[in-house]
Amino acid sequence: MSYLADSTYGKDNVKFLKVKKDPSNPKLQQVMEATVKVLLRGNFDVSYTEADNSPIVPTDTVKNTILILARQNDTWPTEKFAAKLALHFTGKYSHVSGVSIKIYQERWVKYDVDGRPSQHSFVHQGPEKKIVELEYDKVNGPTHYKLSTSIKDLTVLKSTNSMFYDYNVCEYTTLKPTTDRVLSTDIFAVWDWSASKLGPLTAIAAGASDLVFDKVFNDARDITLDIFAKENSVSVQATMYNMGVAILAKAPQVEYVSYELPNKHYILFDLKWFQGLSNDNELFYPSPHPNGLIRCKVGRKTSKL
Ligand SMILES: O=c1[nH]c(=O)c2[nH]c(=O)[nH]c2[nH]1
Repeated sequence: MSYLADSTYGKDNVKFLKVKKDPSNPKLQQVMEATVKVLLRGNFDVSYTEADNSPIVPTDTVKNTILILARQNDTWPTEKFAAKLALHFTGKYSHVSGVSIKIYQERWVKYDVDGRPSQHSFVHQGPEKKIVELEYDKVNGPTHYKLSTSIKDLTVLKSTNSMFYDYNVCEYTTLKPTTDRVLSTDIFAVWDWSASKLGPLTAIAAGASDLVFDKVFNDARDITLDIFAKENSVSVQATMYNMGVAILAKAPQVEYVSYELPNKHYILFDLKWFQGLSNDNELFYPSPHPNGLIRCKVGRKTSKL
């Protein structure tokens, strides 16, 4: 005998470009290019086990709803838009018990024209994305949800001020210690919001935390880039931990900060075979694989009084 152990369904890769016009100057605009995934949970078992389609809200309807809500509502910041979507799907359909939402936002940045930021022209910043993820089950009420925001694929490199030495050495070790190396990674930083500090999803959907979401995003991005540049890094591990600590210190609404960083190795060419030519950290081979992969999650110590 078999049974349905778990299920979820919905629409993925729903894409839109939203243009926001300044009411006092319609040519002064902002753009948001987003890719949305909405998956539904709930009383859908018979659609799998009895071939009964009656409870299925078609994935096409899910797609239509995402686009209509994007047209009717302010989609900035994406955390608020995710909350609106979650409350809509769980409110509209009594048999939808929960949703998983993921929104990717492209990074379009205005550029300067004649020394001033253009009103409506943007440069795409490459693969870097802002990602928002929301898990909500309505049985627990709008004060219980899991919301996280991330920066993904922000590629950085420093050509000095990075070291790696005093590591464990055994018969398998060939790596040479260094006090000066190239360090490069694709930053993936995630911050998990504290639901108790932010308040209910209904307040988020109404815009109560808009400024917090934008400020923490900018702070987390700045802190990550700042520490990457300024620290004489002892290791990826120590540097990423310092980034997490700094973000937690600046953002009381955040409960955890996680990083996942590939160590994208650049290996110094040995050119001594050519007339004893030296290579003082000037010519490297970008070695795409294998790469190191280092992850950590930084939380707050709670004092047990
Ligand atoms: O910062 C680093 N952490 C490591 O764990 C590691 N391992 C390695 O070979 N190089 C590095 N660099």
